[in-house]
Amino acid sequence: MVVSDNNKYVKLRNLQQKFASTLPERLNLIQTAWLNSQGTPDNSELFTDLLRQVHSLAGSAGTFNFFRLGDVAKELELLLKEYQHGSLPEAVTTVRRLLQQLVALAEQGHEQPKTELITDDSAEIEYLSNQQAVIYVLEDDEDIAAESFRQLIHFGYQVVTFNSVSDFKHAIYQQIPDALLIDIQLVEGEFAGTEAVADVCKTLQLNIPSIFISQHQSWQHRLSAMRVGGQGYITKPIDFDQLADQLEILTGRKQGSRYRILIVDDTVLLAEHYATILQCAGMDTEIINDPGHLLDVLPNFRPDLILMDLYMNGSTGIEAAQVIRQHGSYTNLPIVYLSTESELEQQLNALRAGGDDFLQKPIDDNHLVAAVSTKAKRFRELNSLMNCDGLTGLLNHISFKLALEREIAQTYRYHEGFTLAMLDIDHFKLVNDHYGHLVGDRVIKGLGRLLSHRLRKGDIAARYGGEEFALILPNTPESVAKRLLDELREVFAKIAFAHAHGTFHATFSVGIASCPPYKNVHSLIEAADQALYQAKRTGRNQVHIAADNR
Ligand SMILES: Nc1nc2c(ncn2[C@@H]2O[C@H](COP(=O)(O)OP(=O)(O)OP(=O)(O)O)[C@@H](O)[C@H]2O)c(=O)[nH]1
Repeated sequence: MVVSDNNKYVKLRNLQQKFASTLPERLNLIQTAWLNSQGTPDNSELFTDLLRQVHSLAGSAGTFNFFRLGDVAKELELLLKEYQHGSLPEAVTTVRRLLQQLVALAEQGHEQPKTELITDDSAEIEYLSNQQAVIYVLEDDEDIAAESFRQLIHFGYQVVTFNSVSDFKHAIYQQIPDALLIDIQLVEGEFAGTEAVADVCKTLQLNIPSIFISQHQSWQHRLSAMRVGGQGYITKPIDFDQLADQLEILTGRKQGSRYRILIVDDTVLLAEHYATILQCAGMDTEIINDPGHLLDVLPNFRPDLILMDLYMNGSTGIEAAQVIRQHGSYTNLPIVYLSTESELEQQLNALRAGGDDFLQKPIDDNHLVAAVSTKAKRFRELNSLMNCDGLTGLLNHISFKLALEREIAQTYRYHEGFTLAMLDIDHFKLVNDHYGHLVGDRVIKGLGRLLSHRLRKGDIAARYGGEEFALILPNTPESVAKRLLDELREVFAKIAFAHAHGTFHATFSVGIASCPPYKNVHSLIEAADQALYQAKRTGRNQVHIAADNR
């Protein structure tokens, strides 16, 4: 969930206080380094260390609202660099003056922030929650209300039904749901549903995403729904598949939609500050203070973007970017440098080495959020075009095979097993033959939606081929996987798919095999396929375990 405003300000204030409390010692170290290195600026390790400390101060002070202190540190850094390349007559006096200024500014404390961080809605960033979306249903027909409840919980929504306008209003003033499903005509009146929504939106001064249901096709009814901000209009009998599609758009739910940002910065407080800002805008973050850990973290965290400091202990951001780019799987991953480096030539060098953008420290929080989210969004979109199946949005065949290969390699490296499940819709040819290909496609899409909503965050789901799906379930023994798939199978069998003359239900069969003992993609898929064949042969709509074949 998005970090709440209160939480965010407490976190940012704590980081600012921590930074302020470290200032006296940092300035002390800088003073000492300056005194010790004076006289040997050209070859002294101490001088390099002094420069690094001043550079780090210049880069972090502004972020914690010590703007003037940051400017003076930057001035000092530039002067020291010039001094390093040739003694300047008044340099010593100027350095001394700047050091005194730094101490005085540190004592004065932080300044007022230049801009307020825009969070949540106003930032217009897609920050999507993995939590269950809450749907309020206002419907006085008991059967339709019960069926709506049953169908929507299959897709992982939390559903609350009301059969009277007064109960509905009472509840909405207690807790605002993520979306509404409202029958226009109720016992209270022909337009009681739209009037109820109009009332609550006026009182609460906000628009709640709404879909209206009606038995009327009339212009008047559609208009009444549109006028109270209804984004969907569905006529009875309800096509729940169509409804699920619309709710998905309205509640902005898609699997794993929060952007994942990896922050690489050896200044711990700064990294935490950026993480807090990005979390407030609805992104997930992971911090690495030592670039040496990059290759361990990348495969598990699978970031949508790396925010990389340029000058770090151990290796520079440029070197780290080059190492990342050596790996075929990360050639497109956006790398954005964040540094105090203001020289254009240095910035261009960093970009030539495989970076995608250069942001200068200290950076305005809103600017950071906008730069990071637009790049992460573009990466996701391109990735999805290349790696995902167009109908279901799940991984496509090729990407799944690559993911499976990676998973097997990890299993034998870290000794953590996983289970592979192959799913195939039963008698799918008959579905196409009886109801047509378009309805068949909706069944495929429905199963895809169920899988993406019901699986855990670390699970991987793919459309393996036509009506066949594949799942990778990490750290899941066969017996647990079987139980999970039996549950999914039962839920899927209850979903009502609409055709021209009514509704029908579909089922699927599953074959599962675990790694270990299988050692490669071919033998593992072969084992799961054989188990699937057994499940089909012995009656369909069931789960079969490969080990039982042996
Ligand atoms: N609508 C639709 N149909 C597809 C798609 N991909 C494959 N199919 C059809 O799915 C059907 C699969 O049929 P089979 O593999 O013979 O399965 P079945 O014999 O009906 O059922 P089982 O024996 O239970 O697996 C074929 O008729 C394919 O044309 C697709 O993307 N959309």
